[in-house]
Amino acid sequence: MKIGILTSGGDCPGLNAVIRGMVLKGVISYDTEFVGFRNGWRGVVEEDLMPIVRHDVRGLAKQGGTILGSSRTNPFEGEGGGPEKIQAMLDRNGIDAIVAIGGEGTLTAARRLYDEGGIKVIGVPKTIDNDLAATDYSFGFDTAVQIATEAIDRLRTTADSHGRCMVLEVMGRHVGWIALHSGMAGGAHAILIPEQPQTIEQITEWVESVRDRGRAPLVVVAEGFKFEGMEEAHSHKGLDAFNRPRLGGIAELLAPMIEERTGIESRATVLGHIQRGGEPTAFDRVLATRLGMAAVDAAYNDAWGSMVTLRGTSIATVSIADAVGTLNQVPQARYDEAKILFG
Ligand SMILES: Nc1ncnc2c1ncn2[C@@H]1O[C@H](COP(=O)(O)OP(=O)(O)O)[C@@H](O)[C@H]1O
Ligand SMILES: O=P(O)(O)OC[C@H]1O[C@](O)(COP(=O)(O)O)[C@@H](O)[C@@H]1O
Ligand SMILES: [Mg+2]
Repeated sequence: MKIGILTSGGDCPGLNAVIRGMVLKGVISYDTEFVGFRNGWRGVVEEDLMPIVRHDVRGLAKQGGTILGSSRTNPFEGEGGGPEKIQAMLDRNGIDAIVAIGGEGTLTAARRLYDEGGIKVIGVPKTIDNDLAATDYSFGFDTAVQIATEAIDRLRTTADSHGRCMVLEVMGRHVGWIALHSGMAGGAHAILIPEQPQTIEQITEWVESVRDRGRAPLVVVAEGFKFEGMEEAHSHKGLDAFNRPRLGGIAELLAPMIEERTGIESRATVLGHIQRGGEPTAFDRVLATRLGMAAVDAAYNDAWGSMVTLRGTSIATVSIADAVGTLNQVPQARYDEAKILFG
């Protein structure tokens, strides 16, 4: 079998480890041939591909980014887009199947190509946000949490020196997983997430109670957080290729509001793409490698239209349709548990 691999959407630590896991498993167990599509679906619609052999994946488990590049190209658009043109391109190159490594958007596209054109696809879930349903964790999340936790640790020592309130903004789009986990790990005094709108009065109450105990308050805010009554998350950076607002900037709004109401000198830090860069943690390397190996098994089991997933500690296969369309939000019980630590 010849399998084409692509990485699409926002990049994420562990993508290269998936590619390595696939190639090693395929070469050792099945004598599979691999090609990589450059820059996500763009490589598919523009027939831009390269062979991948075992030698190409040496040392890749720890390497950040993706050797294949990524994009947010729509595979249904453009001259080479749509299931018929894509199937013809696959036939021309002797490619039997596509393994698409991506998030909700990429997997939705993969599933549509399977449903509408019978294209043989397998999905591998990727997101630092951990917002995909049907997998307990996705690789990249643990790395992002580790980086955000280190940022909190560093902010706390400088905050203590100056008696300041620090507001750290982390990613996550419309879910609060990175904020929740890094905030718990770093001992944040308030964690603000999209699933749990709060009033500024509640936030200042937490901040003042920390100050009154002689501590420097640390607030973690997810980029998608909304104050009570806000319809949409704060966004001032325009729209992305899919007309979705680029989130971010809420910390810059919040820090002056806290300072004005409490009199505590406050500073905002936006962590940004640092959360997506660099080496994956050991946990993410292992998860990504296992998912990559399982994706090759899924192809040999004819599990087309499905996605490999982490269920507890086991790797399983589910329909892509079950994984997309539902956001994996932070449950109430997880927030209530964290809230004990606020203030
Ligand atoms: N509903 C859809 N139908 C077809 N293609 C889609 C759809 N949603 C997203 N895509 C494609 O997948 C690409 C990656 O999606 P995006 O949401 O940006 O990243 P991720 O895969 O990380 O969620 C998009 O640029 C788009 O081309
Ligand atoms: O890199 P960009 O285009 O600025 O996108 C930023 C967004 O991508 C992410 O880092 C990851 O999101 P995806 O997994 O959907 O690609 C989000 O946390 C963030 O909102
Ligand atoms: Mg996405």
